[in-house]
Amino acid sequence: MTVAELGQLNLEELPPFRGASRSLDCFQKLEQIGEGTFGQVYMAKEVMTGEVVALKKIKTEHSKEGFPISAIREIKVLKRLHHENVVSLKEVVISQEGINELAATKESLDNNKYNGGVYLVFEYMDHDLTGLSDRPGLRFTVPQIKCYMKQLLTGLHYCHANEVLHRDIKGANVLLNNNGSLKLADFGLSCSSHRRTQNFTNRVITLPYRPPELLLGATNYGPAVDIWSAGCIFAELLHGKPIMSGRNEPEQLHKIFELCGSPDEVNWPGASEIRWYNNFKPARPMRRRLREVLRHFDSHALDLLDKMLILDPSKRISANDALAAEYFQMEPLPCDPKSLPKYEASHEFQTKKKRQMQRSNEETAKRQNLCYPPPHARLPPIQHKPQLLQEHNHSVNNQLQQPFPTLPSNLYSEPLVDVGLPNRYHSNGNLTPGYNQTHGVQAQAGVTSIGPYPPHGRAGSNMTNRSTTPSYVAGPPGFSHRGSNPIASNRNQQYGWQQ
Ligand SMILES: Nc1ncnc2c1ncn2[C@@H]1O[C@H](COP(=O)(O)OP(=O)(O)OP(=O)(O)O)[C@@H](O)[C@H]1O
Repeated sequence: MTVAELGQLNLEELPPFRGASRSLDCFQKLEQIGEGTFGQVYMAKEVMTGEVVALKKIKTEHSKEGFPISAIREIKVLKRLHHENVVSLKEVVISQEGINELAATKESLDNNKYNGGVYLVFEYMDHDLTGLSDRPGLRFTVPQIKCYMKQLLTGLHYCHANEVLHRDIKGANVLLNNNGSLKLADFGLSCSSHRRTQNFTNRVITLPYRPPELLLGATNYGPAVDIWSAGCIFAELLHGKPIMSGRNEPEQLHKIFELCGSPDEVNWPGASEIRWYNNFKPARPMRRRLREVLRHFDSHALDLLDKMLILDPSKRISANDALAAEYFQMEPLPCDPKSLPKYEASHEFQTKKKRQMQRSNEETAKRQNLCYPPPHARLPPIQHKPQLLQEHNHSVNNQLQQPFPTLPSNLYSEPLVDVGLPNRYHSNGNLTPGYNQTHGVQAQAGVTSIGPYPPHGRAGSNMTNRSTTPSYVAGPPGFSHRGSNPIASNRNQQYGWQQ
């Protein structure tokens, strides 16, 4: 089998160019449901059958590399993977202009200058995990979390058994449907775990889900990278917010060290030989505090999480072993996917848009209040000018002293332990009955200071975060404090981490 080089369109390998490829006209776009680095995603209907599908448009217009390698990867990998927990790629279609272009000039294709619209047609999934989790008032029960985690790990085990590393596991790439099925999606960064020469890029996986070995510069890694990301999702499901979300690589590593301890030759033999180990070595060793910080989790959940978030990738639990963990055998058992509730469609793109609109409405309202303070209803303004002025000043001061407008409590840009738990969790901080009821005390207080994280409010979280960044020696070459990851930073912007 010939493998496409970077930027080369390997036509033999691609279904769309096999001549029999159908036109985009076979589908009717209904609405946009996703916007990623590599293209827009639409909900669409197949005209003939009425079947609802997801269409992912591959961005080629501004791509320097011609037909994007990520799309080639995704098509190649998904042609090979067929599993109930991996999204199914049904076909690839081309816009009519694309078909004309292909018919007109074979030469332009060989030069990899194909510019027509290419769409990947996927089975439609009602939600992604980030979008669904963001629904106000939504609470996942323990059996639901177990059911989702079981499917996530089953999908990962299948990929790993087929020598595929996903390399971008995060909530937005975990799709769910109203039949309770969970499927892994977005294989644009995936790679084969059994390449003869392992010299992978370490600039993969969205920052809050990126494991320490990649942040320390490892280029030889394996399935354990996906397990770390899955562990972060697990903790997020249990806690309601990402547990470690730094805005840049040094901050992310610091958050990992705070929770999981700093690496040394005892807890991670060979760590000191990783490329940037010395650049990120904290001034003082930090001890592992995961079990202490997350002590409000159920003990079996904590046991499993502890094994998924181990610093040393060679000691990290495999997907298969995780599936055999006591957590999944103990009552309450994972629920039957079919019994999961059905929700109105929720994708991260839409919830993010709603949130942006809410924020801009609130800002407009705030600006209007500042410009036009409401005059005292009972006093004619002209007679009470001094008093009005006083009122105005008072009003402005009040406005400035007000906390920022209330936003959905589970915003991804916010660190885990700054504020109370999001509203989809019970107010005592425990997820559901069956979870340890005695450890919700800190969460009850609303503002928490669990573990190493200082207590601070929403509005000042960024500043406070900065002050907690440790005194690292200089970062590694190519690491900047903002947006240093050419692949991931682009993706991270969707969360507002690296803007
Ligand atoms: N099969 C599908 N059914 C429903 N929604 C989907 C489907 N595939 C993708 N989406 C939605 O579109 C979003 C973006 O899709 P995807 O991650 O595949 O695109 P991308 O360009 O690779 O994005 P990113 O830059 O985040 O990696 C997903 O988070 C999801 O909400």
